[in-house]
Amino acid sequence: MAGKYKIVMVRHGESEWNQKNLFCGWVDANLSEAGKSEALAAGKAVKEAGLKFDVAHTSLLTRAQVTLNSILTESGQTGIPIEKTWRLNERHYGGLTGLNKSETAAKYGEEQVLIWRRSYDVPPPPMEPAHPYYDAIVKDPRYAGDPKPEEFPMNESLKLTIARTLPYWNDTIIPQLKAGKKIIIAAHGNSLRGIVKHLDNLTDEQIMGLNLPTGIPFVYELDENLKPVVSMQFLGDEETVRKAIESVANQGKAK
Ligand SMILES: O=C(O)[C@@H](COP(=O)(O)O)OP(=O)(O)O
Repeated sequence: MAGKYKIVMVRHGESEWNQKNLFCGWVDANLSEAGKSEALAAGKAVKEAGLKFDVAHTSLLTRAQVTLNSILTESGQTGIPIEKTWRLNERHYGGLTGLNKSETAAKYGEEQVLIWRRSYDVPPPPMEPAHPYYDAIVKDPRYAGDPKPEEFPMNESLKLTIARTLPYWNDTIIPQLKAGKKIIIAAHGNSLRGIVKHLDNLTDEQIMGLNLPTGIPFVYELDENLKPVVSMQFLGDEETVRKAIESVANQGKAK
């Protein structure tokens, strides 16, 4: 059964920090060369699938914006409005930001790293003012005024990420969908996991097992009550998607 509403989402292509296996969060990493290729391939897949958009949504981070631009360019739809918000930013990785995921697993154990990466409501330790990336993030002019000082995160669990992403989904994206707009969202592993948890009504345990691959768009079709009739249909062959998901899951292994 085809849904009344269709929406496409994509995690950005591999970033230079994904490549180095570093916790990234709100650090503004660029795409790696492989990530740029993934973004181009994502655009080709969108074109081949004949997907057209009226509006695009993305985060304030370069890796998501560059991925979106590649997709729109490759699929010949650069003219559409692009709305950018910190609410689609990656989850803030707090004090873990900049640490290597494998080295952190070797030091604290794979189980602890799995809790930090994938538990629903255990946040990583906060980013303290002495942290090497504190100033770069807190004083970044793109955040001047929004988020407000009292909502500016220093660390976020998935639960906290959802708490600031969902208002954007409900107040901005849903009204556009209901108005008949065709939408693409280019964002991040965890901001998108939050939206997926909400849409598919996944339990806190179920969402722990979900890893999103970089640069492979996926489609949702929703009925008139915004319940999915098609969930997370990737524009890619099953084996490629499976391997890409597995490689994200393995980033937290001690090696
Ligand atoms: O912040 C990061 O390191 C990754 C996600 O990391 P994991 O939660 O998968 O460790 O974010 P993204 O590359 O999607 O922007």
